[in-house]
Amino acid sequence: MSTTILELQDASIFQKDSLVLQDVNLKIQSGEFVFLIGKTGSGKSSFMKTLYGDIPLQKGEGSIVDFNLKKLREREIPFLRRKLGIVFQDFKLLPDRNINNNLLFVLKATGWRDTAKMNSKIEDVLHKVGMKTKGFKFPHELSGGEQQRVAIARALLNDPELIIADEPTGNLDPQTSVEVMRVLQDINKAGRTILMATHDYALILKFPSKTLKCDGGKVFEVVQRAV
Ligand SMILES: Nc1ncnc2c1ncn2[C@@H]1O[C@H](COP(=O)(O)OP(=O)(O)OP(=O)(O)O)[C@@H](O)[C@H]1O
Repeated sequence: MSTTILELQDASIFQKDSLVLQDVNLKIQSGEFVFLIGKTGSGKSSFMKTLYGDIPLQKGEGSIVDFNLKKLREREIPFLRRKLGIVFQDFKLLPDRNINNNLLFVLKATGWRDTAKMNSKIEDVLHKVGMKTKGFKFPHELSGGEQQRVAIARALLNDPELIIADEPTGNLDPQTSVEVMRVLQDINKAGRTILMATHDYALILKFPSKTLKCDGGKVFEVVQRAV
C-alpha cells in the first residue's frame, strides 16, 4: 500500500511578499520518481525551498513526511531535514576535508555517535553511488559527476523518506548527467521517493516519469508524448 509522502492543498508559494505560485494542489506517493520542470524563474526552487522549510508556507495546507508545513516551527526544521535528503546543483561539499570526513561530519551533526556504525554507514552510501574507493579523496580531487555522487550519498545518510534534488545535473555535461540520473533511478528502484527539478528535457525523455510543470504561477502535471 502506498502512503502519501507530500501533499499540498490550495498552497501559495511566496518569495518575501511576491506570489510565485498559487493554488498548488498535488500529492506524491511513496516510491514515486517525480520531475519538476519549468523555465528559469518559474518557481521551482521556491517550491522546493518551501518543502524543506527554507520558505514558510503562508497560505494553504501542506504536509511532508508527517510534518505540517503550515504549522512548522523553526526548531522543528532540523528534524524535518533529517527525514529529507537534499541535493543541490552545486554539490555543497566541505572543501577542507576528504569525502569520508564530509560524510562523518553530517552523521555527527545529526546525532550519530558509534564509530563502527558511522564507518559502516559511510561505506554503505558510497557503495550505493559507486564511490566506495574514493572516500580518502578531497572534493577538489573529484570530477563534477563524482562530487554529485558524493552529494547524493550524503543525502542518503539518514535513510530519508524523500529526496529533493534541485537541478542535480545542472553543472554536469550530458553524459555525466545520464550517469548521475542512473544513480538516482537505482535509488528510486530500491524504494526511495524522489522529487527532482530540472531544465534538462533530454533527460526527461530518456528517463520518462511523472512530471510536474511550473508555469504561469501554477503547478500542474504534464503528460509526456511519445517521441
Ligand atoms: N531570495 C529571493 N528574494 C526575492 N525573490 C526571489 C528570491 N529568489 C527568487 N526570487 C524570485 O522568485 C521567482 C521564482 O524564482 P525561483 O528561483 O523559484 O525559480 P526557478 O524556477 O527555480 O528558476 P531557476 O531555474 O533559474 O533556478 C523569480 O521571479 C525570482 O526572481
